[in-house]
Amino acid sequence: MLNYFQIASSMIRDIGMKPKIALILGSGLGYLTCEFQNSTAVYYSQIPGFPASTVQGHSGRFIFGNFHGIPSVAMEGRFHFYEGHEIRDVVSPIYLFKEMGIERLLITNASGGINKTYSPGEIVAIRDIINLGFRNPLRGPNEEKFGVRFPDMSSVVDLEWLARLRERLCRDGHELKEGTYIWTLGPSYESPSEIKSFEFLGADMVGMSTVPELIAANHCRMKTLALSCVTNMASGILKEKLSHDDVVRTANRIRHRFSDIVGKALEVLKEIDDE
Ligand SMILES: O=P(O)(O)O[C@H]1O[C@H](CO)[C@@H](O)[C@H]1O
Ligand SMILES: Nc1nc2[nH]cnc2c(=O)[nH]1
Repeated sequence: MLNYFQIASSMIRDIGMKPKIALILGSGLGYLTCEFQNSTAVYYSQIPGFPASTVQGHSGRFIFGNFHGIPSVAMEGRFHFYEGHEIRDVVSPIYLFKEMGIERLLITNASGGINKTYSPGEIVAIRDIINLGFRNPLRGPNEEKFGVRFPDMSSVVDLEWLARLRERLCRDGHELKEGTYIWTLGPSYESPSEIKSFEFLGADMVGMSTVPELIAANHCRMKTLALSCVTNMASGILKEKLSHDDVVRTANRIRHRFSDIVGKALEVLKEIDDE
């Protein structure tokens, strides 16, 4: 296993800042780092033993900087199981963030909408998850310093942060929907019959990431918010073919709205932390 403590300490020393929040930016959503001030990039390839990012729309680096006045670190590119990584490596950034002393995590992703009240381009908050990948990143010896062997999973996101963001958006006349995200291993998209069965299981969105990250973040008690950009309706709903190019294009199209919601998520966080 990587020595997260050693890597985290040397990154913080070299960069000269201690982030308070970490962001994981999903497919096509990496543009948020353009808003970072005084930023420094660290490529995953510069970190010995760290996995490499291979997906289009995921550039494979950490960006450190000030974001809405908060010292932050963002991942431009996450690790997916379908890339061939071990499940423990998929969540290695979470434990690295924890060792940097970070307690807040904002996860973002692109997903397919199963819930027919959603529409492409909409941003939905993840309220719960279904681990259909049946891989658990906590498999193997438990690192007691991070968390317990059998973590409770009754709420994988921070309900206070979510409620405050919902209230904030509501004040501005916007509704923030909440839904259940189901994880498939990918990399193929789903068949229409699979989507019908996921709907029956209670899923609102489908994607190939996020669930392992939420399990690991919950394990080490990070307070997490997860925002999903519904880039397309899931297979079979609109009778159109799915492509990753379209996913990235839609994520780019909603840039302003996404940036606005993330900005408000950080504003309410500052209010919560100041109280
Ligand atoms: O979840 P993110 O990384 O945003 O990416 C989503 O988009 C890709 C498929 O288009 C898959 O990797 C899926 O998980
Ligand atoms: N599995 C899956 N991942 C996605 N990422 C973006 N859209 C989709 C989708 O429809 N299915």
